[in-house]
Amino acid sequence: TQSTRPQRLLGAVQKNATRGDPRSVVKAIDEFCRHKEWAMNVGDEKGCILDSVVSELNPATVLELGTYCGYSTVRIASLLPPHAKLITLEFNPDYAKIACQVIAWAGLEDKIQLVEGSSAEWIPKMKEHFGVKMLDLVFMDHWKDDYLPDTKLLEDCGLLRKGSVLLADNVICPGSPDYLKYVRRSPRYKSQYFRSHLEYTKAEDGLEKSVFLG
Ligand SMILES: Cn1cnc(CNC(=O)c2cc(-c3ccc(F)cc3)cc(O)c2O)c1
Ligand SMILES: [Mg+2]
Repeated sequence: TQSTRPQRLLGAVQKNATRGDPRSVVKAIDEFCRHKEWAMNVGDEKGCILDSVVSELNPATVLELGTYCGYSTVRIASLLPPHAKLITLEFNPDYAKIACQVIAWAGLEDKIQLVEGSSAEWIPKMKEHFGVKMLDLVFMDHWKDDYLPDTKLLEDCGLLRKGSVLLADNVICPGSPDYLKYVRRSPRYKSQYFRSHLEYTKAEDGLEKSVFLG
């Protein structure tokens, strides 16, 4: 039977990356997606912006919405301090199965909790189910139409504190215009656009970093 793209991406990781070496996993996926098959990972160019935001923030608790194959999950987790935790939500069970194996290959199981399900279902359960008090960083990379409703849900669930950072991928391509308008207009956020390119292409895209002001 035919393999899927995520399965072929996992194969490239298992073939070309060193077990327990997250940066080699990131490199293997970027090589595969640049030279073999495009896939919707945040990629190396936007990934460097992601790295700088994570390193500067030094977050203790990170929520990622949209795991896909685990590329950004591994990229973020490899930069976290020893006791920090990353919870990543993925709606698609096939993607979750691949991401779980990519995370294991990187040796980051102890830092990452992969949850299969919808953000709408799990965001309200963050505190009771995961013992999360506040979120220091939210990386949004899931369905673009869900960025805005999920941001409002995060606010309503009291998961954001003064200084919490929302970092949203694809604000230009595919785009999330309603989200962009909201965070740029709202007096409760200080927003900043990091111009870049759609992963592995020359098309414009970028990350929007929005600091919650409380
Ligand atoms: C199926 N699915 C499960 N999760 C998701 C959420 N992610 C995206 O939709 C997504 C899409 C693109 C993209 C696709 C086609 C194209 F022509 C240009 C851009 C890039 C990204 O970085 C993304 O994160 C989609
Ligand atoms: Mg994306």
